[in-house]
Amino acid sequence: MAANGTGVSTPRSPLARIQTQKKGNEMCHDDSGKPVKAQTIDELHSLQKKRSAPTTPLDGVQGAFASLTEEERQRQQLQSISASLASLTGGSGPKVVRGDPAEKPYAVAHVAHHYHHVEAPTISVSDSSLKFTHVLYNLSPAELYEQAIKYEKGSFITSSGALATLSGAKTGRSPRDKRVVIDDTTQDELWWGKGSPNIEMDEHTFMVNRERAVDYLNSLDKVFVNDQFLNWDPQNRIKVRIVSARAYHSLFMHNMCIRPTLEELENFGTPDFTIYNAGQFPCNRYTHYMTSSTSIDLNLARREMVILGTQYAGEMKKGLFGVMHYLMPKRQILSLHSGCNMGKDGDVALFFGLSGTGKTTLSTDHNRYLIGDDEHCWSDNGVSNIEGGCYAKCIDLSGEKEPDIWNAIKFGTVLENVVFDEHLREVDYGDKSVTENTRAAYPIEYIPNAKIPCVGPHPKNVILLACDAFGVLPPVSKLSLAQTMYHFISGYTALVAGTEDGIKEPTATFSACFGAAFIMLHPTKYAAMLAEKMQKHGATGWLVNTGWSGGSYGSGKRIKLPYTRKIIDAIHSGSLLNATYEKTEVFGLEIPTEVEGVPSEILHPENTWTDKQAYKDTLLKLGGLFKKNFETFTNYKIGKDNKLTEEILAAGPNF
Ligand SMILES: Nc1ncnc2c1ncn2[C@@H]1O[C@H](COP(=O)(O)OP(=O)(O)OP(=O)(O)O)[C@@H](O)[C@H]1O
Ligand SMILES: O=C([O-])CC(=O)C(=O)O
Ligand SMILES: [Ca+2]
Ligand SMILES: [Mn+2]
Repeated sequence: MAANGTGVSTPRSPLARIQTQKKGNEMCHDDSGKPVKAQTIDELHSLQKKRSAPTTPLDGVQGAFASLTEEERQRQQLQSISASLASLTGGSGPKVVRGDPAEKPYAVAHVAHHYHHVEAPTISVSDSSLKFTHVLYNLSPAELYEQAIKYEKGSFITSSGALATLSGAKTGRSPRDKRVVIDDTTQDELWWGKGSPNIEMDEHTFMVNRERAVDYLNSLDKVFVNDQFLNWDPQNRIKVRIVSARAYHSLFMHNMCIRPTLEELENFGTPDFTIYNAGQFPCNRYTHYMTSSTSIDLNLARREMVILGTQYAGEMKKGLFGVMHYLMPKRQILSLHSGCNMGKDGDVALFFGLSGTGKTTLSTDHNRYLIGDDEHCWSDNGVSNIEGGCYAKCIDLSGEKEPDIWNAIKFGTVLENVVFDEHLREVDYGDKSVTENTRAAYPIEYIPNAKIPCVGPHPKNVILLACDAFGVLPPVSKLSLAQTMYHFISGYTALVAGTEDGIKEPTATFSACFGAAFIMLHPTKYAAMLAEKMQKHGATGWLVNTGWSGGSYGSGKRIKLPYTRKIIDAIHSGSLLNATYEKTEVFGLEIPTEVEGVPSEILHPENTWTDKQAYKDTLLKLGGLFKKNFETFTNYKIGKDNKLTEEILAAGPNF
């Protein structure tokens, strides 16, 4: 027994009697507030939520929906979604209704707007035409958290507020399962054949898979629809719609694409491109061209992508990137697999590199404005980010080494495939039990010095990142234009484990334009554009090895991140341009003799190897791999300039 709220205490209690009534109040009340205005519990609950309103008045808004009533606008929006979900054999789309099927439709007027619906004008010939599909349209992060936690196994709130999810059996992309529709146009325009990421499929097979995905999505109680933008350059903005079955997918894309304002959403109209993500459902292996139960299918003519048999969200991100690699060069705009940041004085740097080489890590720099971490466009107006978010690797992440990324992992952030303490929900970033490719997807404004809008002037420095598992490339070298092009086309790195399905150990990889998996045209088309732009705007090329030093993978060690950061600082500040350089054997790279804050003895890789013969052998081995890889490009001309083509061919290893 103890003193409690009722004021009853034992005679021996040393505690003071607790006062429950206000002094001067004669009446016996258990609370002093006014009673709620509701007559029933349902009514009470209905008071909790009020309608969100656009932040600026809609008067004067120009666009497709400008003069419509709210009712009519909602109806048109649902009709557009129904059309997206239509089977293309039957004509009209499914009956769609807005809102969560589990939520009771309150009779109260100000929440009733959730339940507008569109009925497809069909004669019911099947069970599916009798049912409604609920649409969860552009939900907010808070709503998506609730959906994920209520309905998706493996969804948890971590101690920092991020949403931990599992991507299922696939924890990386599946490039071998990507298919692109070949038709009269794409046959000539796209890069096909050896080395190309574009594996063909015909239009009919695409429609078979599309029908499979749409039927799957329509069979569900509810689907998520995201209407968003790509590209911060307003003149070249692309409208995308993502239809998916998981709150995880919807929140991931909410974070990764550009988020429309409520006003922009009102005027969204018809999307330029649509993704049907039916990733929980496999493709049919009896279908022509299918070699596994996973298929990621792109149809450029229809402006559609279908995903079957993988729930890895990166497929949507990189699928859209592929689309941009097709659409932008048509407009003379170069699309780039690069990070991008800007100094206080407006100096812009691009960071090229394959997965895991440091684009996100090094473009996120506390002393510079972040324009974007992974996908950019370079047009006549300068650079623009394609995305609205970042996708950082989290393996071994620490708050000390990468504070900005660490602090971005908070409410709203999707954390993929991480392991956490079951009680405290604290993430163990060192744990690779699920995968080594653990990831955090967060809106770019979660980085404190993000540059919003994410655009900037023409780049001054073009930094090529290679994570060299052989440990023979110097930590930094200055490149001529021809060398920059040679290394850009080669796209060398040691692929870091996990991002592509099935890779468990670092291996030497060549990937044209530092992103062969995403390009649609022949690599020389992008290379010619890059050369032209670098020349025109006087950008300097650099090769930075963020990989091994003192020996190959297994005997040497990865170069310390603080050293790489110092090197990058010296590139940004311009001080490295004025350093003294010496030329290396075999690769003919110009390496500085000194970089502030970096021990000089590591600048030449030979110094860090104890076994000098092993160094020489490894250097020649890597040089040989470069030569062999470049053979496929020797018959191509880069741009209109024959001289540049010859210079590029001569800029490779020489021995
Ligand atoms: N010297 C170094 N320089 C850069 N990154 C390093 C270095 N040493 C270790 N790392 C680690 O390497 C990883 C680089 O991954 P990052 O996310 O930056 O890759 P990315 O190029 O953005 O790849 P993706 O295109 O897959 O997103 C990080 O986990 C980072 O902590
Ligand atoms: O696509 C992914 O899953 C991650 C990524 O950015 C890349 O691989 O370049
Ligand atoms: Ca990245
Ligand atoms: Mn990437």
